[in-house]
Amino acid sequence: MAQYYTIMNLKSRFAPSPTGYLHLGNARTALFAWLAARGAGGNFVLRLEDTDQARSPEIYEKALFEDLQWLGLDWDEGPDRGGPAGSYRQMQRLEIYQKYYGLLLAAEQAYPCYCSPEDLAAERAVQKAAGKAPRYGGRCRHLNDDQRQALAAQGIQPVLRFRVPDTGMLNVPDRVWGERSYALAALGDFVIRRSDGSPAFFFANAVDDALMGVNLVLRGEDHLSNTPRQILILQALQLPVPAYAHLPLLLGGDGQPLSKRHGAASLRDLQSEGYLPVAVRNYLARLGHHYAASELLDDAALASGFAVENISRAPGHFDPVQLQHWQHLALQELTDAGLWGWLTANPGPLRDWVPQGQEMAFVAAVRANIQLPGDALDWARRCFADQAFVALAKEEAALLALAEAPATFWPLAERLLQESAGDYRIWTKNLQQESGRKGKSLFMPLRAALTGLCHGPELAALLPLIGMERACERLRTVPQYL
Ligand SMILES: Nc1ncnc2c1ncn2[C@@H]1O[C@H](COP(=O)(O)OP(=O)(O)OP(=O)(O)O)[C@@H](O)[C@H]1O
Ligand SMILES: [Zn+2]
Repeated sequence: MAQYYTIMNLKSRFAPSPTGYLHLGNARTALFAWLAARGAGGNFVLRLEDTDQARSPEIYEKALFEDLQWLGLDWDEGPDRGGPAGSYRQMQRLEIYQKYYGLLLAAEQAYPCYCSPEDLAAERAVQKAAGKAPRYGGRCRHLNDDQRQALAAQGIQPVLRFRVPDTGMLNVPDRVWGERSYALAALGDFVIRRSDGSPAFFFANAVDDALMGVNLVLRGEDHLSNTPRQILILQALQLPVPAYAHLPLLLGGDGQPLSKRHGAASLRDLQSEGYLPVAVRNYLARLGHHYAASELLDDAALASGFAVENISRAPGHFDPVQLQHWQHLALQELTDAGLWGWLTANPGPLRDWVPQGQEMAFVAAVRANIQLPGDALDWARRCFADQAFVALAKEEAALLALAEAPATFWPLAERLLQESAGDYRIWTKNLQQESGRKGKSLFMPLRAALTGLCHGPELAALLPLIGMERACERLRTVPQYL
């Protein structure tokens, strides 16, 4: 661990497969790697692990750039902007992998294996029956050249296996989980090149990290078990071994890890619902990572407060309530004009509902009651739709509040509103005097009649938006409803 602190130019990376839209688990991993780099004044690399061609259509690559940019992450090297260790797309690095396979073959640290899937299944069945953990037994380890040629002559395309030492232990440090020891004998010789010539995930991934100068690998816990194999590969190739930090996976409501394959809620979904990137960043940064500060932090503060030591080992769950908390704080930081811009960023009917010239008054009145643009739409309808009380969407509690006022209250409220010329203070003061009601029993029925709800923005701010005509119409039509 101490060794890590001596790393001068920290370089971290995010290395997704472009096989679907980024979900929150991916996004948090990317964010942590980015924060680690930015907090240390280091560099951040984006690399596309696109060797699963069937599952990597171009739309996902484009979406990945867009989603990371929306979240506010930037990268110093990547597929779209190049860099000293390019290409940053694995499919364009196949020749590089061939070179390293050649080195391992020449050093006899790798060998071709001609076993068929049936052979391997039979081997596993025997091991299982004997109560042993399945691993490759090394059948093709000692084939000589003649034997290999004979097998190749049968048209068998071999995989390439890494020769794992038979004895000894491998210590694998991890900055979240601490050091773990692995008995090498238990690993078995593993596949580093598939029979179609494509690289196994952990081979290309480890080689690329080394060649790209990545010295902190921050990734999901799903890769924890790959680490010993990757260290063995790097040591055999005399390539530098990075520091590793494995993040607990984010789980969905079903308790299963979020995964692109299973169509987990995507970053895109949050974007289209109207969450602000700064809220998502603050939420994700605290999901499994402790910050001393409880307020909304800007990127500089998020980065400087980030420390791998503060990553928790407990699995995280996506909690919409927490996200809304950060959304609320993020919205508070926007000016009224900024808020209006956010509300109308996506096409929608809000512009049609809010009359020209009243936009800022509307935003100022309702801003504390808005989490998502859809909430604003609801308030716009309540304020500006030309509808009688009967047509308002009402909550149960509002109906109860209305029923508490006597029938005589409504014509009185309407008359006094007209006499006050729409001045909220004068209106409610006079109404209090003449009706004998005060406090909650005065204001609740009014709020319920004017908005259909028992909660919401200051009535004083809403009244000018609702306007005299609509307000009178609603007060007048309440008794029809009761
Ligand atoms: N549920 C999760 N929680 C946290 N990190 C995750 C989760 N799933 C994947 N990751 C991390 O996201 C990064 C990108 O991984 P990858 O692109 O393979 O995502 P994936 O969701 O596992 O996709 P797929 O379903 O196609 O395997 C990796 O570092 C991986 O460990
Ligand atoms: Zn074999």
